[in-house]
Amino acid sequence: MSSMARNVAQADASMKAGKWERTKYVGVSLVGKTLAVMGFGKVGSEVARRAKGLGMHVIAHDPYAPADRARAIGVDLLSFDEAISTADFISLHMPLTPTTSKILNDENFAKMKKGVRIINVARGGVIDEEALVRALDNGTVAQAALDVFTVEPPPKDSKLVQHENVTVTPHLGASTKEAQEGVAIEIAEAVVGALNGELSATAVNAPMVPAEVLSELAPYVVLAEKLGRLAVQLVAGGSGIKSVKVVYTSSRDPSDLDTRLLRAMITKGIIEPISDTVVNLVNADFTAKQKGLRIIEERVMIDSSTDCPIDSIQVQIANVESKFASATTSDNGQINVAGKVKYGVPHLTCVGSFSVDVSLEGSIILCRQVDQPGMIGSVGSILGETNVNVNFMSVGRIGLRKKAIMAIGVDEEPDKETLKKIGDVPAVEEFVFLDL
Ligand SMILES: NC(=O)C1=CN([C@@H]2O[C@H](COP(=O)(O)OP(=O)(O)OC[C@H]3O[C@@H](n4cnc5c(N)ncnc54)[C@H](O)[C@@H]3O)[C@@H](O)[C@H]2O)C=CC1
Ligand SMILES: O=C(O)C(=O)COP(=O)(O)O
Repeated sequence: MSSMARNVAQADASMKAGKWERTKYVGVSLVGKTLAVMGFGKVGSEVARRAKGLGMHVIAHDPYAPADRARAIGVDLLSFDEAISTADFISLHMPLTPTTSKILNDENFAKMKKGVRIINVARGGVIDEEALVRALDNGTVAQAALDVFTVEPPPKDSKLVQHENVTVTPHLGASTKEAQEGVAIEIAEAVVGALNGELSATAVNAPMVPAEVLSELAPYVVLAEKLGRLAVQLVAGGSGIKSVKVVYTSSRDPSDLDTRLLRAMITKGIIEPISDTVVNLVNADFTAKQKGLRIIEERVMIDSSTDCPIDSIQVQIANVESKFASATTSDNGQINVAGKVKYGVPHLTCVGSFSVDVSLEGSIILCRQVDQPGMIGSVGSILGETNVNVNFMSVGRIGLRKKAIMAIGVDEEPDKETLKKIGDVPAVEEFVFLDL
C-alpha cells in the first residue's frame, strides 16, 4: 500500500533507466485516508492494526467477523456496499469462494469513490481482472497493487501487469523466512490436532467451515454427536436404520445456518456405535450413503431473544423397533430424542413425548415407570450397593402418578446384575442403559 501510494516501484525503475522524474511520481499520503479491509480474519485484522498506526481511518467488511473483535481494534464493521463506497483504499483479505469470486466487478467498481486504490494480496479470482483494467483506464481506480492473479503466473502480455498504474509482485505475501517457518508449525499443529480427533477448519478435503463458525458451533457439534449415539442405542438390534430426520430449531434465518458439520456429527454418532467405520467431516456424507442411511434435515425458525446459533436439535429415526418404547412418538416406531445446549453443556431435553433435563455426559440409564413415591430411592440404592456413582437424576412425567421417565446419569457402567435389579423394581416398566 505504501509502495503503491508513493510510486516506489515505478520511480525505482525510472531511475534505473537513467531518469530523474520528481514531478511524475508525486504520490498520496496514507494519513487521514479511509482504508476498507475486506475480510477481517488473521491477515485483515493485522493490516487494520498497522493501518491505524499509520493514522488511517479503518473500516472493515466481513459477514462472519465478531463485532467485539473489530471494536477492540477500533474498526467499524460495515456492509459491503458501505465499505467499498466510502474507502480511499480497499484491501482484500477474504478467501476465494463461490461468494467472493469476482466480487470486485464492473458493478461494484462503479460504486467506489473516483480515484480509489485497490490492494489484493488474497486471491486473484476475487477481482474480475478485465473489469479492473476498465476501471483503471476510466480513472475510477487510480492505482492497484496486486500480489495475486487469476492465473499464476499471469500471461506475459497481461494488460493488468503491464498497466502503468499497477504495482505487481509474484505472490510474495507469505514469502518471508519467518512466515515460512510459522506456516510449517501451523500445518504440523493442524495435523496433530486432526490425528487427535479435533475438528479442523483447514482440511482441504472437507467442506469449508470458517474458524469463527466452527468455534460458535462447537458445543452443538458435541450435542449432535451425543444425540446420534443416544438415538441409535434406542434401536432394538442397533441396525436397520434407513432414514433419520434431523430438525434444527433456531431464531436465525435457515439460510444462515450451516449444518454440514452437525449432520456429519449426527452421522458419526449413529454409525460409529454399530460399525468399525471411523466417521469424520471428510467422509460422513459418503459413509452415510454407503450404508444406505438417508439424513433429512429440516430447519425451523423460532422467535427467540437469545442470539445462539441453534435452540434445539431433534433426531428422529423412523421405521425401526425401539428398545425403549417410550422413545417412540408414533405408531410406525419413530424414535424421537431432542437436546439443547445449556451454559455450554449439551443436554437431553426430550425422549419421545417425555420432557427431561439431563446433561449428556458419562452414561445414562433411562427408566419408564409409574410416577409414585420412592422410585428415586429404590433405583439409587441399587446403584449405591455396587458403588455406581449417580451424577444427576431427572424425572419427566405426563401427569401426576401417571407414566414417567427417569433419566439417571452415572459415572460408571453398572454390571448386568445391577441393571437386572433395576428392571425388577415393580414400578419400573422398561429401562435401557445408554453409553455416550
Ligand atoms: N498473498 C499471499 O501470499 C497470501 C495470501 N493469503 C490469502 O489472504 C486471505 C486471508 O487470509 P487469512 O487472513 O489467513 O484468512 P482468514 O480465514 O483468517 O480470514 C479470512 C476472512 O475472510 C472472511 N470472509 C469470508 N467470506 C467473506 C466475504 N464474502 N466477504 C468478506 N469477508 C469474508 C472470513 O470471515 C475471515 O474472517 C486468504 O485468501 C489467503 O489465502 C494469505 C497469506 C498469504
Ligand atoms: O498462505 C497463503 O494463502 C498464500 O497465498 C501463501 O502462498 P505460498 O505459501 O507463499 O505459496
